[in-house]
Formats: sequence, structure tokens, C-alpha cells
Amino acid sequence: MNVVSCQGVMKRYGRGNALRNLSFTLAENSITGLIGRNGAGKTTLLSIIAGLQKQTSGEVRVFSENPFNNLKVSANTIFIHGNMTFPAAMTLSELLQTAGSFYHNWNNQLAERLLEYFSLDPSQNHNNLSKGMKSTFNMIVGLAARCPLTIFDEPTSGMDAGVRKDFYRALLKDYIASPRTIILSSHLLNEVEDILEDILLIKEGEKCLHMTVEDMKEYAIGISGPAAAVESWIAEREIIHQQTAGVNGTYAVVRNVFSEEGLERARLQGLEMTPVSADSLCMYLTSKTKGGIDHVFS
Ligand SMILES: Nc1ncnc2c1ncn2[C@@H]1O[C@H](COP(=O)(O)OP(=O)(O)OP(=O)(O)O)[C@@H](O)[C@H]1O
Repeated sequence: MNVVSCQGVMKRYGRGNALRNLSFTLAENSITGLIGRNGAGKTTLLSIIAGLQKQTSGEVRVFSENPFNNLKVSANTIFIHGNMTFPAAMTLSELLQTAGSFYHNWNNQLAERLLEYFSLDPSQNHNNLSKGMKSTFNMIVGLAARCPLTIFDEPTSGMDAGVRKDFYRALLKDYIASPRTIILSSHLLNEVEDILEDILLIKEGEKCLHMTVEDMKEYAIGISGPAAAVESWIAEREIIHQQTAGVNGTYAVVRNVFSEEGLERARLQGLEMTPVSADSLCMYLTSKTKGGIDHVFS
């Protein structure tokens, strides 16, 4: 069953389009990484799915319903993002109690254990926490709510490397204990790809790719060698990225549509073929130019 379905979704702010003709579905009990550069439209898309704002056109369904201002969707969805505000007078412990009364799957023991593990003082006010501690508290609420649809929008912002690592591990462990549909937006694909099942990559409001992490690792191949040999090899191919390498060399990334024999022929011509990580592929696909930053200096 699909928990989220978007068909031709567009969101316009003034004269600019934040989302353009976006169509995809997310299956129940899966962890999807929503990946895109700054301004790609991640927060806009997530807030529409969470029912906080309306798309300009197209159809969005969450638990088969229109999510905007929908009680069923809000009771079954938690949206953790950097702009969350809490009543200034309430302590962390009171905030957890309030959250517990709203979310029917709330796991108080998990919330308290995580609060203790991350050394957050239950009698402290949310306003007095540092940026990273606020993100940690928000993440605890997001995990303990155990909502059927759990959305984390760049949840690790401000967290140090150790806390980020612990968070991803806690997310995976709790997902195994209590499967649900999780969407995790991030710029740092290399940190999260181990826990993701699929990746939805967006660029300037449009879908670039939506596939499993495994398929993404096979999607492209890197070719390097003398410039002339690389250029003749890639002449008829779909080039994703190209840059100079060393004095007379070229490194290119192309769609991986080669047979083993084809790759062997390339090796015999002195070309080196290397895998392209999901992280690098996302970076190349969302780059403004095929030459990356080198283009500015050429
Ligand atoms: N309330 C708004 N009014 C006008 N334009 C907006 C508004 N919110 C977002 N935008 C524009 O929509 C586009 C997408 O923004 P959005 O915040 O969804 O991107 P994002 O992928 O979450 O970015 P980041 O990774 O930097 O957080 C941007 O061009 C942004 O300037």
C-alpha cells in the first residue's frame, strides 16, 4: 500500500515555481531519503505532505486522503523540522507529556531513555537549549511518537558528528522495532544512505531520480584516462559529469549501460572504469553545469 502519492504536483510562490510536475509514490513501511540542493523544494514538498500548506495544482494523497487540514493525516503524521516552536514556559519533561497525549503510539520509555542518553535535563526549557540540543530533542519527539508517517526535515542540523551517528542508529533500531513510513530530507547522503531504502532526488522542484539505493549505485560509471580516449568513448553516451584530471586526462561519469565486454574493450584502450557512489551521483545530477565548479574557472 502507498502511504504517500503525488501526481503532477506544482507549488508556486509569487512568480517562482518551488515544485514542478512532481509525481511519485512512497510505499508503507519504508525509509526514503529526500535529497536535493539548497532551495530544491524539499521543505515545501514535506510541508505539503504533512498537510501544513496546499499545492498550487496536482494531487497529493496521504493515507489515501487530501492531507491539507486533515485530522486523520495530522494524527498519524509527525513533521520534525528546524522551525518547530514550543511554549516557552514548558519544560522538556512537560513537552514530552503533551506530545504523549497527542500521539497514540507514543513510547514514553523510549523518550525518557533517549533524553537521558543525550544528557538533556528534563527540567530545562526548550528555549534554553543550544541549536544542536534543540535538534536532538526534536528528534527524540519524532522517534518516540512512532507515527505511521514520520517526516524528518534535515533533522541533524547543528548536531555534532557523534550525535548524528547515534541518531541514525537510533532511527534504524526503532524502525526495525516499529516499522513505519519515514521520509528523511538531507544534504548529507553519504551519512544516511546506509539506512535508506530508496532515494527521491529533486532538482529545482523537479524529480531527478527515484530509485533504491542499490540501483543508484549501479546507475552510472566513472571513466578516466587520456582526454582524447575518454572523449571518443563517451561521444555517443549520456554524460552526467565531466572534468579534467591531471595534465592531459579526463574523468567522465556516464549512464552505466555497458556490457562486461564493452567495459573490457574500454580497459584495453587504457581507460579506467570506477563505480560512482550514490552521493557523488546525486551531486553530479543536481549540479548547475556538467563541469561543476571547474566550469567557473574554464
Ligand atoms: N514562503 C515562501 N515564499 C516564497 N518563496 C519561498 C517560500 N518558501 C520557499 N520558497 C522558495 O521555494 C524554493 C524551495 O524552497 P525550500 O525551502 O522548499 O527548499 P529546500 O530544498 O528545503 O532548501 P534548503 O535545503 O536550503 O532548506 C526556494 O526557491 C525558496 O526561495
